[in-house]
Amino acid sequence: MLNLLFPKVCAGCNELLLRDEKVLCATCRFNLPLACHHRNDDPTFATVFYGRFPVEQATALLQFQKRGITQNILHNLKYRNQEHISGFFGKWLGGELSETKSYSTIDLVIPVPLHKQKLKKRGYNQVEGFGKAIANALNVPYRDDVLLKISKTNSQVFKERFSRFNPLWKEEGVFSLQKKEIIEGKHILLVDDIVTTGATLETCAQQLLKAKGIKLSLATIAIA
Ligand SMILES: O=P(O)(O)OC[C@H]1O[C@H](OP(=O)(O)OP(=O)(O)O)[C@H](O)[C@@H]1O
Repeated sequence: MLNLLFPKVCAGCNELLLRDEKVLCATCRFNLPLACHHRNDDPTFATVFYGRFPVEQATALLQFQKRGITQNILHNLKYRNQEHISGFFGKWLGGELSETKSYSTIDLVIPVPLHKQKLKKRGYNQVEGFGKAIANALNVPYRDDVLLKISKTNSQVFKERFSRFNPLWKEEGVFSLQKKEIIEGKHILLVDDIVTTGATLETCAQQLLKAKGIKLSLATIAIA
C-alpha cells in the first residue's frame, strides 16, 4: 500500500529510492536548493509584489533552477501523477510555519485553483496536498471553494517570462471570488506550486482583495 502512495523513485532525480528513503533520495535531499524566506524574514518573495498589492508574509521552500532538482520535482508533481510530492512539501513547510511567529495569525489557506477541465485532465490540483498539509499544521481551514478559475488560460510553463504578463486576465475574469463573507476580515495564506513573474498570484489576489479587511500572505513550493 505504502509503495503505491510513495513510488520508489526519487522525485528529484528519478533514481530508485532505498528502503528508508521517502520521496527524495539522500543525495537530492542534501543538494536541494532551499529558499525558505520565512526562516530569516527574507523579503525576496514579497519584493516581487511591491507596488502591485500589499503582502504580509511570503515564502517559498525551494529555489527553482532550470534543469535543476526543483524543476524535476515540479515536473513530476504536475505531469507525472506524483501527487504525493505536494503533501510532502506541505508537511515540511507547514511544520516550519507553525513555529514562525509571523505566520501565527493566518486564519485560512486558499489554493490557486485549476479550471475544472484542467482538473479533470490532470486528475488533481497539484497544490492541494501542499495547502492542506500547511492548513493542518497551522490548525486552520483549507478552502478551495472561495476562489474559482472560471475561464481557461494557456499554461504559463512554456512561455517566456515576458509573455506571461497578460493584462487582459483581469478583464477576462479568469478567477472569480465566491462567498466573500467567509474571508472578510481574515488573514489568508494563498498557496501555489511556483511563483515566477507573480502574474498568477497577483490575479488571484485582485479577487481576494474584493473582500473587506483581508490580509494576504503567500506560500509556494518553489520560486523561480
Ligand atoms: O508566477 P507566474 O508567472 O504566474 O507563473 C506561475 C504559475 O504558472 C504555472 O501555472 P500554469 O500557467 O502552467 O497553469 P496550470 O497549472 O494550469 O498548467 C504555475 O503552476 C503557477 O500557477
